[in-house]
Amino acid sequence: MVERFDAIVIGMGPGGETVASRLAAAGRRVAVVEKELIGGECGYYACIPSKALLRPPEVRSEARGAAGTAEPALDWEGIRAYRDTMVRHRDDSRQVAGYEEQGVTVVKGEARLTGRDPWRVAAAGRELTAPEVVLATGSSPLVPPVEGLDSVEVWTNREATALEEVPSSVAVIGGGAVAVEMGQFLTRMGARVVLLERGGHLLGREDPRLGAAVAEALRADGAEVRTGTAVQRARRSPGGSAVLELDGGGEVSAEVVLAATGRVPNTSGLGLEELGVPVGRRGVEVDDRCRAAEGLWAVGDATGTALLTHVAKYQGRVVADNLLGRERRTDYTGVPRVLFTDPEAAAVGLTPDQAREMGLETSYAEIDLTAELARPWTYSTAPTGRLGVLADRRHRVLLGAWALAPMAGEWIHFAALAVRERIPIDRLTDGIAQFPTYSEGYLVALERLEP
Ligand SMILES: Cc1cc2nc3c(=O)[nH]c(=O)nc-3n(C[C@H](O)[C@H](O)[C@H](O)COP(=O)(O)OP(=O)(O)OC[C@H]3O[C@@H](n4cnc5c(N)ncnc54)[C@H](O)[C@@H]3O)c2cc1C
Ligand SMILES: NC(=O)c1ccc[n+]([C@@H]2O[C@H](COP(=O)([O-])OP(=O)(O)OC[C@H]3O[C@@H](n4cnc5c(N)ncnc54)[C@H](O)[C@@H]3O)[C@@H](O)[C@H]2O)c1
Repeated sequence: MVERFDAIVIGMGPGGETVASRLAAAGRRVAVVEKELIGGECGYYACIPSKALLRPPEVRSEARGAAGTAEPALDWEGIRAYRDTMVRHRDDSRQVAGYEEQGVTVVKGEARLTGRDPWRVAAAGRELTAPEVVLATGSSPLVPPVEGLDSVEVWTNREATALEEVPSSVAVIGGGAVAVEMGQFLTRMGARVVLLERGGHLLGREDPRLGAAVAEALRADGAEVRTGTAVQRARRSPGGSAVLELDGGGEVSAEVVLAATGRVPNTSGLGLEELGVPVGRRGVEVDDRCRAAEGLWAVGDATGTALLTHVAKYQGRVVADNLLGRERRTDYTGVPRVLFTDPEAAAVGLTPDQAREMGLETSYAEIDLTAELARPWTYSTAPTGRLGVLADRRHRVLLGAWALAPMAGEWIHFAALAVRERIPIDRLTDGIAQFPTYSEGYLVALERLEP
């Protein structure tokens, strides 16, 4: 029997959930198909557990800088138990029940497209059909093709965020978001950590100055950071630990290797190619309404746009609006990017190199927040913090900004709004920031820009 719906959502991470809940609230007949857990990678093996794990060591470090406070002790069992609570002990039965109460049909199984006009989906022995299908299948970790890596213990984000014990030593391959966040967590929990990034600096897509500042923060915690370092081969030592042979000589040995080298979109096995749906290297190819084909939509990591939960949710809102008759197009200007390290690393908009490639004439200013503001000193006895701003010199608008400072993930939103809305710099410098806050730094930095 073929079951008919208005829409079928495949994959129930943050992207799929956003679409499904909006369509259900608008009274559409919706079926969702999820092969693992409702909440997706983000809820169980990515954003949520990593942020829950990073917070206790951050509190300890903040207490060290707060005059007259005792240093809190870290209790691994307590931290691990809270992480498990935050990932709902990997039990999504309440989420399933919640959607069913809203009238959504929840199918647990791996979905495959079996026909089009209208779309047909097979999952868990059932056959579903709908005029609209939304692909929200996310991404999977990419383990680099290093010879011998299969002979040693390799973790991806899954094992790293679900860890039961902290290993004595970890060699992290990569120097991007996962490497930096999990590298800091593991270091602060007592592991000997080395980050091996093949590019010239950490956080390759960001301003190299932010990458350098993050490397300095990690080194201050005790991690070893090596850039321009590629792993050539891996082998298992007689004692069982992993030995990584590096390009240009040298070796690193560790109990565990963490592969933090990017992601691949979950598009294979969906039957897309067979049905003539274009899939690129980055993922499902979509237009500016997130449409991949007539009646077929895609959101989140599966599109390879920017692998961030807030982008998946934004695309989900765009698709839901289009499906509900409100035409809406995506605009990715000013998407904030935040690493929940201590201090937080936040960025938005263009880097100077990207602006130069676009032929823009720019002006850049950078300030040491501790030299300019009161807030870092009321916050900590040993404060740190930098803010960089990049402006379009001709149009006098902000193009980008980065910061490494406490709570930068919150106050980067000032710059995110300015970049997205092209607010003139003269309007921004006429603003009144609360004293004493980190946000005051924008006034100082923007006034330093060359006219
Ligand atoms: C360690 C780590 C930390 C991160 N931290 C952050 C953060 O702090 N902030 C942030 O913005 N981003 C963060 N990210 C990125 C974020 O996790 C992703 O961008 C986000 O999960 C993408 O959401 P999504 O809905 O596209 O896919 P996912 O969350 O990956 O969900 C996709 C779902 O589809 C299901 N699925 C796949 N194929 C099928 C199929 N054929 N049939 C049925 N179901 C299927 C999967 O089981 C999964 O549940 C982090 C990533 C990692 C690895
Ligand atoms: N706080 C957050 O928002 C957050 C946190 C974690 C992850 N994420 C998202 O998850 C995605 C995946 O994160 P990620 O860290 O796996 O990928 P990434 O793309 O951020 O970084 C991968 C890094 O690995 C390096 N690399 C690749 N192959 C290598 C090799 N063989 N040897 C050495 N270095 C190598 C790359 O140069 C790059 O710097 C990111 O794109 C990010 O958007 C977001």
